Amino acid sequence: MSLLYDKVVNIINKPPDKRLDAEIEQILPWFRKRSDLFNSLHADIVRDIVKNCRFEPITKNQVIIRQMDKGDRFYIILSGSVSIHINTTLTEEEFEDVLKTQLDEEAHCRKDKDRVLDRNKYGIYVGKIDAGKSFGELALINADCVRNATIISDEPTDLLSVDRDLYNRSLRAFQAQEFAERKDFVAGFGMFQNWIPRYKKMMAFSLKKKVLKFEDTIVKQGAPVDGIYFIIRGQVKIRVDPSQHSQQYSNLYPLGDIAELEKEKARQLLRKEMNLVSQRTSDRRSMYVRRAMPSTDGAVRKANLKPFELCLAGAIDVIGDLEVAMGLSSYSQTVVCMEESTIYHLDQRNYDRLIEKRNPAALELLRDIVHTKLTLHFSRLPEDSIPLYRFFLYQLDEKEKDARRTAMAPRSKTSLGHGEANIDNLQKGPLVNMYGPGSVFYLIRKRAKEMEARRKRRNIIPAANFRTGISHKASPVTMALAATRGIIDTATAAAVYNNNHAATNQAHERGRGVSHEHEDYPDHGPPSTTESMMNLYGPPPHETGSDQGLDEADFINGGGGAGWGEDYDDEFEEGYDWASSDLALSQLEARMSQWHDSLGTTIKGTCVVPLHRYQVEDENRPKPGNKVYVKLRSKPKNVSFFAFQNTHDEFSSSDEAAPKPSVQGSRSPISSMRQLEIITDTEKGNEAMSEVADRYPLESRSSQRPRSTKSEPLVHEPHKQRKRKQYTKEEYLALKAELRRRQKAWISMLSGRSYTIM
Ligand SMILES: Nc1ncnc2c1ncn2[C@@H]1O[C@@H]2COP(=O)(O)O[C@H]2[C@H]1O
Repeated sequence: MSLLYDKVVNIINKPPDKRLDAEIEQILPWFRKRSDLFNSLHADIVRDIVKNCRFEPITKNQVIIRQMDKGDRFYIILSGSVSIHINTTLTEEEFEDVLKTQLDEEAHCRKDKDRVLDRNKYGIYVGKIDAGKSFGELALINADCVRNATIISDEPTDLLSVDRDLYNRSLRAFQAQEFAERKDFVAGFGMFQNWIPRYKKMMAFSLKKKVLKFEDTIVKQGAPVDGIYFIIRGQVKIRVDPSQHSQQYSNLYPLGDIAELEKEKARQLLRKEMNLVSQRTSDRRSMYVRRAMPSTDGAVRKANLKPFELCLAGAIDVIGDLEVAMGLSSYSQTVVCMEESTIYHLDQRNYDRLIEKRNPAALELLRDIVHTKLTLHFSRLPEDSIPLYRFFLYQLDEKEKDARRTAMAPRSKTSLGHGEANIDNLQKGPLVNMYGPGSVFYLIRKRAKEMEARRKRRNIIPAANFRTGISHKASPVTMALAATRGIIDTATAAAVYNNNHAATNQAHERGRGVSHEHEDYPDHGPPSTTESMMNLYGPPPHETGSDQGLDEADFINGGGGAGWGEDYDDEFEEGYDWASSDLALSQLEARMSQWHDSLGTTIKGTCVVPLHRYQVEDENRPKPGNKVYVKLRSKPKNVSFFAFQNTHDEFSSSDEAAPKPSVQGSRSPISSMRQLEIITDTEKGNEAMSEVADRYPLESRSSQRPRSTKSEPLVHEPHKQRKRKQYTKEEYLALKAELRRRQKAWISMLSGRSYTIM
């Protein structure tokens, strides 16, 4: 021991009131130099401690603090060292028994000087506290006053002890704040985030704060690994000497050729997928040692493997993580402070105890941190600058890939445990995109639309149809489907169909494209998701094979080609007028022709005047008015009902006069005018007629003979026809009756109005 140390021991061995202020001033620098704690405290506090502390010389293997005891003293080691032992499973109930065995052991040791204390009875060894350091603060800071570890001297040790009063007035505030900072750090550091509170507390107990000065070394390359360091404040510089790595980690060298390793890994994967027998391990080993890193030979290697500054690190960075994560025995880099820095040190024992053993997930997190760091390093460094680190990066990459593959690999059915169900093939909920981006949301929206449409329909379906659920507005296809499925009888279907002048076949009408709304789902409810998808993408091919599928698909898709649906559906528009429809007029023409033919006495070259097809939007169309004036011929006797060879119209022979599907708007305006003049004259009729005449100043018209002011006869005698047919009275009466009948039929079509037949 040095003289100064002896002087220190002499002074503090005296009772406090005998210690002179001058003496204390003399030894104060020694305390400040000796202990980090004293160094960080205010001089007055150090003075107070030195004046009022107690000197305690301890023999080897002496229990200074016992776990679970109540404590009221704090210790600073002046010389010697102590060990920390913790029994992590010790409970209050067990304490009595454990205490008894410990006391027995200590008694035996006192009796038998050669006997070595069995430290296993005090829990596991978690670390050593050297001279200048302190212990025993936790019982004084925490309210329970319980000792959290057992402290046993490893050698004869001189302690400076501080009682509770002195501690409270000198050190408590300082140490309590430091402890609170440690707890805060543990609570806020991601690595400890999911730890249970007890382990967090243990971590806070175990971290040792260090304040380092500029150019102080935190770890030195080649030094044995002693846990990890968390940088709390300041900046450090990391230096690496890659050329040392091969000697430091001879067990890892030569490193594998990464390119070869990657190829082999790919081969193995392929083999595994093809169920081939894996390559023999010996082959892999030979490949592994075949060659060192591709660029680690010759001049290039020498040039690259020089010591260099890897990077700077700052607050919340971890030092030693690479070593613990990759299981290295010595530090692979040197870390030096660039400025005064504060760090927390988690020594190796506590690291093993709290992370490796109790929280291996944190180790995975550390590996992730290391992985990210190495990736960043090699994003700016040449790949062969630090072969060892590049090799570790490859290993971590592979590990991550394997983890991803395992996570993605479907669980085999055979590996299902009891009560487990194979859910791999199930629909994974609405967020799984079945048919492309947006389709799920489309489906949700569509379903809402369909529900709304159904609700509206329910409101408009007349009560009588609730039984069948078929609307009067049902499309012909729907009605036909309903009839074929026996939901309604065919007659009802036909009746609904025939009476449905305003039938809406929106699906068809909108279509030729995609139908977005169904009118009715009389027998199978609203479309399912699949049906809805069919709407989007058309029916699946197998379904179109069946009649029903075809019909429905046609309906849904608006009908692909010509057919029943197309012929009729076009006519069933909103506001459709059956009486003036092309079909009705064609039928009328047919019946007129039939009647004409049935006369048998038709003059050669005569034909039935084709009826005009009014366009819905035709402004000249006579609107149903209050009165209909029907002008009869003044000399009906001479009327030849069936006309002439109409040189001006498109029909030139009786053969051509046969009814055929007419094309709207293709009729001669002249013939239209004729029909108009003879049959109806509404209030606006005359005006309309003149408009029609104005609208059709056609050559065909001008080529006709000039229009007389008199009404045109319904049936004209051909010019060439010299001999007129003379009707008998009976024939005339028959014609008159027929005309009346037609007038009545026309009137009945304009039902709901009052008409005066002239
Ligand atoms: N990991 C640790 N857990 C608990 N106490 C520790 C640990 N490391 C060192 N010690 C010290 O051991 C002392 C035991 O008594 P205290 O609980 O009063 O204070 C404790 C700390 O000062």
